[in-house]
Amino acid sequence: MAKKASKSRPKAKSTKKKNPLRISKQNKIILGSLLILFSIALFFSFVSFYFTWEHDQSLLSEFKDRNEEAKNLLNKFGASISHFFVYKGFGISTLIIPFLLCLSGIYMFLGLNKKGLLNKWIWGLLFLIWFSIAFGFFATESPLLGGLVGYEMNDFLQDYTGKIGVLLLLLFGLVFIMVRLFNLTPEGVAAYFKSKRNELSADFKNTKSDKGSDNPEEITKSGEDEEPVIIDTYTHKEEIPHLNKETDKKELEVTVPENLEEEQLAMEVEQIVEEPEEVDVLANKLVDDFGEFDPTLELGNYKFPTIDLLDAHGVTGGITINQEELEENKNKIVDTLKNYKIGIAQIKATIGPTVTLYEIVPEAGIRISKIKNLEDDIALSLAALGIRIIAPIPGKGTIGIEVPNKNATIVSMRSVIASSKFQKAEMELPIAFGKTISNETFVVDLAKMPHLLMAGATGQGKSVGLNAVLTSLLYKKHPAEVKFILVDPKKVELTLYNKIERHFLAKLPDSEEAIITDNTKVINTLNSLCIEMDNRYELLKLAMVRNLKEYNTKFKARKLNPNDGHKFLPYIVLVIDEFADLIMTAGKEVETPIARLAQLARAIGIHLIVATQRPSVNVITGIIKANFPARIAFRVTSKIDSRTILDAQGADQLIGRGDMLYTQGNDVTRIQCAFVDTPEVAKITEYIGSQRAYPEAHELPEYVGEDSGTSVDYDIADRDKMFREAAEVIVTAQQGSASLIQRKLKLGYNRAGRIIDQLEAAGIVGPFEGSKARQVLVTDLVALDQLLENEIK
Ligand SMILES: Nc1ncnc2c1ncn2[C@@H]1O[C@H](COP(=O)(O)OP(=O)(O)OP(=O)(O)O)[C@@H](O)[C@H]1O
Repeated sequence: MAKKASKSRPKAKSTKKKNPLRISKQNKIILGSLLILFSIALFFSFVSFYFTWEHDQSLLSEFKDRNEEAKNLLNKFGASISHFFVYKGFGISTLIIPFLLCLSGIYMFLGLNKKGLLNKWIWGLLFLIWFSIAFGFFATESPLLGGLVGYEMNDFLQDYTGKIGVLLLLLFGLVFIMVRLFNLTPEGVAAYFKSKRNELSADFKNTKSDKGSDNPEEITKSGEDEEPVIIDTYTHKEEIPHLNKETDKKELEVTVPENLEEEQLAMEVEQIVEEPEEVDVLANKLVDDFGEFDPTLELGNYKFPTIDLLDAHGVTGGITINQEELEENKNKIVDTLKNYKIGIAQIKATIGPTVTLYEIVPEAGIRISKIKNLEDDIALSLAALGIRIIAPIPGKGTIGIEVPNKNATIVSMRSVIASSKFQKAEMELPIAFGKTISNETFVVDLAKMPHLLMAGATGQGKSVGLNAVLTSLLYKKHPAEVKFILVDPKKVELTLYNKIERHFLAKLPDSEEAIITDNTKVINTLNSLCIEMDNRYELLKLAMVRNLKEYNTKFKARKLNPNDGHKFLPYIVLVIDEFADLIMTAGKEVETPIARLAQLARAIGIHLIVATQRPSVNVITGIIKANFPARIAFRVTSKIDSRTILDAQGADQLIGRGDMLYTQGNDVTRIQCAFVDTPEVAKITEYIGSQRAYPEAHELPEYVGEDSGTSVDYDIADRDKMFREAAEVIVTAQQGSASLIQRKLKLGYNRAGRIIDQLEAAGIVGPFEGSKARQVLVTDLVALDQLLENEIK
């Protein structure tokens, strides 16, 4: 055991050494070009050495004398280096060296994977040695072919094995290279010769028949013979089934695809003849004339926030590694497990910003559950909070023990936003949450989640997490592409976003504040969102597309007419901070629309982010949980809470300050949430807020609450604002249905229903008749005018 422990020591050290060895991209380009140029110089020196060596050899000792000049293309440098490598080295096969150097230079220059290169070097050097010995053996008269090394090696080998021995060794080397490098097998060779023989015999027959054609009698015969000869060749080829498959295939591929291509071409021509649809013609013309619709045009000068608005939080280099701490923890883990008679075959550490993952491979025959049960004992022996044991790590045959670092490194929002993973993310709504345990930036697409549930005890980083989400979107999305609805019962957390109201926020038509702090308004907003959802589905149906992305693409291509009610639809992200408070005060009234939105809104670009302090089952009800597959848990106080959020324990063992677990249904990932402080958010919102904005915040559809009408239905003064328009629609159409009002006036179902009740009370439509539309009691608009005027009198 002790042996094993000491064995793993160098491994930990190597992780430390990795960083200084890493070469930056610029340096790689410089080094790469240097290598390429050097290899060219070597090549010219070596080649010209063969023509100039006799003259230059005498000058080698006069290297320092500036008056002396060598004939080598690279003068004395070329003469000396060639003398060393070619004459004293490996002879003509030395030319492999500049080739290998040039290749390495190209790899470095282009930043290619070094694995393949190593292979080439190994083979190159083997060739170098083999050729050198071979030339040394066969061309003893010309020492420049095999070089001194070739000669000496031959001499050495011949002293022990004799000439025949060296010959056999060379032969073995040749076989080895052929088999390993060219995959040559006896069957392959035999098949090759067989096919060659067939080709030859076919050629032979052809020439024979060509010659025979001099004879008038045989002209017809040869014509008849021609085809069978060709068929014969093919049948022969097919008879070489397994061994020479590749050559066969090639020949077959050459013939078959050619025909196919011709056929495909013909088919394409036919397709072109098809008349394009009329809508497409119009759309294409519009696109030709005006270009694609650009939703960002209205705020064409909008500037995305710059990275310098974010703070590095004092973290400049990467993670600092404390070698002693690593060793200490490793020894403690090994010792603790040893006390329980659990031997470890291997141990490996991955250092993350807040925790270090020790991956262990237990010795054969040890039960995983035994290690899992020792969680508390290991935590005790390491004297640390937040130990989490993952047994086994999914997808790996190891057991993970996560141990918090003594000095956690803050993951700044700046570093994750600047990461190429986030910058290059081709996602609809990319969110950079932070960094994983292996220090990789963790970016996910909110559009794919499609809703997110966040929970964690107070002070563990929820608000910072919400800010990280919002900041990510602000850095990636134009105001035309995404709108936020912010619900903040605590009234302090999200107020900063007020500044970007007219850029990024959406609100109800009559409300003054865009950020909702009042619980009753939340209910209206949620219902309004449900109307928006219904409206969007209606638009999607008309456009015959399945989701928002397709809809917007079609709209941008000008295939949807704005006169039919089509418009560019931004994503809507609803953020609710402190959901527990809301559900306690409003109960079913919020649960129902939230569940409805969560179930249906994914396709039409409405996404919910719900955060709560209290992850108990009466807050995160079954129906909500079922519709929020993506969940984040910050530190919670009990195992039960952890189970409620994640369906697994672990969140109770986090260390707080943004340490979080993320799951999207299957495995749980531990992430250190990126830290974005309030002053940073203030700077970003200030930056955006100071730019030209839309005249108003994005308007949500109107929703009139259930209780605002019922008792006043019969009171003329309290009739719905749209009462008159609705009456006119009904009378004109002579059809008393709520859905007609809904459609024509773009109202929600509840409101249209209430207007119908008011119309009934006014005597304009008859009573409810089950599935049939109500009877319209007023015949035309003139009669309607009269009726309403009489009412006022
Ligand atoms: N990702 C992080 N990195 C470093 N420190 C953090 C991180 N997240 C939070 N913290 C620290 O924890 C403190 C509390 O965070 P935050 O305000 O987000 O907690 P909260 O869960 O929203 O609490 P509450 O529910 O009471 O509002 C922050 O002021 C900060 O010092």
